[in-house]
Amino acid sequence: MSFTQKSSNKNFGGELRKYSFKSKTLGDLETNINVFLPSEAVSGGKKVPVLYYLAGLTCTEDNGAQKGGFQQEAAKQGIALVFPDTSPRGAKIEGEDDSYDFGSGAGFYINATKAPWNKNYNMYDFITKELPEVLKSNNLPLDLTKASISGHSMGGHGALTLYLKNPSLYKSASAFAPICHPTKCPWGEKAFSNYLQGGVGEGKANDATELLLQAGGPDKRKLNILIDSGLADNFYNDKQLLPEDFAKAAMDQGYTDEHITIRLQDGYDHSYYFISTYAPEHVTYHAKFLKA
Ligand SMILES: N[C@@H](CCC(=O)N[C@@H](CS)C(=O)NCC(=O)O)C(=O)O
Repeated sequence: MSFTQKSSNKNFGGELRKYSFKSKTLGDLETNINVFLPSEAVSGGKKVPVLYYLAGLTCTEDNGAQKGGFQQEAAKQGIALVFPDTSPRGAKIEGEDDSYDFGSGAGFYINATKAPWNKNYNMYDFITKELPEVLKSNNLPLDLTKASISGHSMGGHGALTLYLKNPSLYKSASAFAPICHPTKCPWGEKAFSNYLQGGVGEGKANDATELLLQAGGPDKRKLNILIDSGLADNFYNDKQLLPEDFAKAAMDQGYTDEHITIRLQDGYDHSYYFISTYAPEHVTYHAKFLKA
């Protein structure tokens, strides 16, 4: 599938480009992505490693690119950033635009198995399969064998689950205020019971805490995970995020700080002010594995 380039802005010596293309996985709907290329990829055509950033509820491909504060460090490290949208757009399914936490802007990075959602709401396959194929076939200067993944809130759930489910696709994962145990919180229960034929039970296959409990410990699988979550985050206080459940699963599996670092940050909320505070550190963290 070929891209249409919609815009390009010079950014920290590199370029932030917006592309659009028709996605097969999303039922032939048009989707947008932002791609940041550091200067060596723009002018020298050098193939650079890639960090995907998955945004949260109500977001598009623009939130992370405009407010996340990732580009300066990515330019310094020579890493590209890919910011996809958070759901299909315009599927014309009844109820699709009725709430902020389901349907448009809330694809949850899973493949829906329940009609009518299963025709378009296949964000898991979109991110893990179609998106890398499209980036490759359009000859972007990216080394797609060196990829890592990050995300915020619903996108943090996406980053952790995609990483845990695909050991060969990503070198490391990081998350800002991720939904860590979606089968046990209202956001996840709503999404899984409406997108999945088997409801919340089927959702366990897309739940970071449940997946971590099956990882088998550091002898079976080495993990590279960094999580930051704010203690003044209203969604943390409303028990939507449950990083404590993920931390307990990590401990039960024998993972230490060397493999999974979870930091609870005093005074920070759920916003992009929080994300942009720690975004450079997350890029530096991924660079260690992407450039190893
Ligand atoms: N609209 C929702 C909140 C949605 C929300 O906070 N979304 C987060 C991700 S979970 C976000 O990044 N929003 C967009 C932004 O801050 O730019 C509410 O009123 O409770």
